Amino acid sequence: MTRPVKAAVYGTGSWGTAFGMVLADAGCEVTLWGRRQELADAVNRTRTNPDYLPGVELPANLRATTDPAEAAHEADFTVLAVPSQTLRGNLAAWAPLLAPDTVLVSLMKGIELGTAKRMSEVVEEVAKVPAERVAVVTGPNLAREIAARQPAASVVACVDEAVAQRLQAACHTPYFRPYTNTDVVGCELGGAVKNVIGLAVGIADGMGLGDNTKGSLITRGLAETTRLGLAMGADPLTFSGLAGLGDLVATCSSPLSRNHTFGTNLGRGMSLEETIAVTRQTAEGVKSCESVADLARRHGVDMPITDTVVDIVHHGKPPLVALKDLMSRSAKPERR
Ligand SMILES: NC(=O)C1=CN([C@@H]2O[C@H](COP(=O)(O)OP(=O)(O)OC[C@H]3O[C@@H](n4cnc5c(N)ncnc54)[C@H](O)[C@@H]3O)[C@@H](O)[C@H]2O)C=CC1
Ligand SMILES: O=C(CO)COP(=O)(O)O
Repeated sequence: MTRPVKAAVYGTGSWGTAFGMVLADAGCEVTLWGRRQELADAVNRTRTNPDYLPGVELPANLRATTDPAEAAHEADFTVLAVPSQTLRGNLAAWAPLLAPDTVLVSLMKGIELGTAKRMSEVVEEVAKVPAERVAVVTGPNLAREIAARQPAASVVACVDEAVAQRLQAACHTPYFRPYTNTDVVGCELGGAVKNVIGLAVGIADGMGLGDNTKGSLITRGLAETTRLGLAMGADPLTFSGLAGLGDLVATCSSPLSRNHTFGTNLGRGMSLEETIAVTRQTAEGVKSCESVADLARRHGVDMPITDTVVDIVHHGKPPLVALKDLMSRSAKPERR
């Protein structure tokens, strides 16, 4: 008799817990790793995650631990759901514990500050595994909606299509429909840059601007994401799919998005410090706007919306001035 597929999920935040629930609903035996004993105990005792997904009933084949070795034991998939900027340090501690042939799965949508590396590159480097054993899950997957088991499509990307298919089978449920993609670079860029564009749209919303502005930012945001992707060898079609347009639309439309909400608060006139103080969860774009701008510079790509977000978030440029500067750049053809 074959044993059920086992998955370890590192990170008991909103997406780690919700994706753990998806895997468990798809029949996997799931162990969540978290830092805090009270939270692990609460998950095991109440079958809920009261801190990150209150009111959501978690399946019986999902449990939590604070012991990283216990989570790693015989895991077919090792899912990583911590903030992008702490991944390198976290994974260095977990790497010696990982099951020998485990597939590492990144749920993270960020670019590392300083190195400008994508999360799968950090995983390969720190865990010393080949690209064929690293996968990425991305797409329009707001954790709260997935946790409510509302229908959504997603992308599982790996350079090895067979590995992507194994992960696809492990997380396919009646409400969660994953598609495979071998364009890992494009999928990761789509996820990381949409957070930056989500900040820009949030800022515009907070300033009281309307849907023409939103439509323009989404479309030109996708154009600059695609330019960067092309320079980095991604397939441009990825950006019109779930990892690109799909995620951008979800993030830029939803009050559930932390990046969108963060931007809205800035656009309403809150300072960066005040906005950080009221933000309880990871808003990746706040740090990744700088690493995306860095990546763009390294590849000689122009990303004016990303640069504008960096100016507003990190250099204190007033949104009104930033918007005026963005609009008055030299005129260009739409496709170039
Ligand atoms: N929440 C969502 O709707 C989605 C989130 N994502 C991505 O998933 C990743 C994780 O996001 P969420 O789970 O939403 O964030 P979250 O803020 O809800 O949870 C983050 C988790 O990481 C832990 N953590 C924080 N600092 C840590 C450290 N130094 N060492 C170890 N653990 C630490 C926290 O305790 C928490 O369990 C992000 O990259 C995000 O962009 C992707 C798709 C959907
Ligand atoms: O990535 C997400 C949805 O796909 C979640 O977006 P936020 O991180 O902005 O909440």
